[in-house]
Amino acid sequence: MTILSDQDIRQEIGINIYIYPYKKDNLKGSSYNLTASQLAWDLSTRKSIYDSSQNKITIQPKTTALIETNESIWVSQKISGTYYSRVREVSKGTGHISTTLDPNYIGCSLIALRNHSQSPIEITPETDPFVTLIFQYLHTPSTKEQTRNTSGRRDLLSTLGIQLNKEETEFLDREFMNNKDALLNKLLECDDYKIIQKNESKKKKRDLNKYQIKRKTFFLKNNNNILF
Ligand SMILES: Nc1ccn([C@H]2C[C@H](O)[C@@H](COP(=O)(O)OP(=O)(O)OP(=O)(O)O)O2)c(=O)n1
Repeated sequence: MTILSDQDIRQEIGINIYIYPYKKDNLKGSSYNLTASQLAWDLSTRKSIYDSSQNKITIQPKTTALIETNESIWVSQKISGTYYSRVREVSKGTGHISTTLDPNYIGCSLIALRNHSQSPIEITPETDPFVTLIFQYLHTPSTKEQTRNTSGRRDLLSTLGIQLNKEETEFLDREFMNNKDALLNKLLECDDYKIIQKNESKKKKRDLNKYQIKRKTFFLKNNNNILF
């Protein structure tokens, strides 16, 4: 098992990893930061803790929130992941996160966050990174072709008795949350992904030039050896 660096993640994006929305600022040295969506509930009341008038999620002291990530992710059979806390968040008093992303999972992720502090903790959806995801290469590809888990773990939400409103249902029903090809199409729309593609094709051209120069030098040397 090897952890993917930022270079590895950039190389795998669009091949073995799809992320939408993809933003280069969320890519760290060896992880990718995830932001919250507007879908967030208090675990004990089962009620939404997102305030649309302020565009904020508020986790009250000594409560646990369930928050859907804004990012939808797919990984192939060659990759798995681990969700971790960010020091910025735990330093405010949130509990640690340590859960797993299975090969072949697709969709947003459901993150449970406990506020151990005495003060409310606020998160701005789509802006504040609140969890980080590490990707690992698997030594051999996983044999589990499809995970039976639903995007955003809707299965768990209904078990917990969380009723989704119209907007929440629409958010989770978007095609790219459940369909790998649709997710790739969305990734292709991301400006920061277009930059990766441009840089990759420049790199390929540079590598090809280097190879052709090496080849030419080799033939010239060999021809000279034959002549003299
Ligand atoms: N914080 C997390 C962690 C994982 N997942 C997604 C991605 C994982 O591939 C999938 C399954 O994760 P677990 O195996 O931890 O889930 P369960 O506890 O439900 O176990 P199982 O899948 O064995 O039923 O759920 C998620 O949405 N939010």
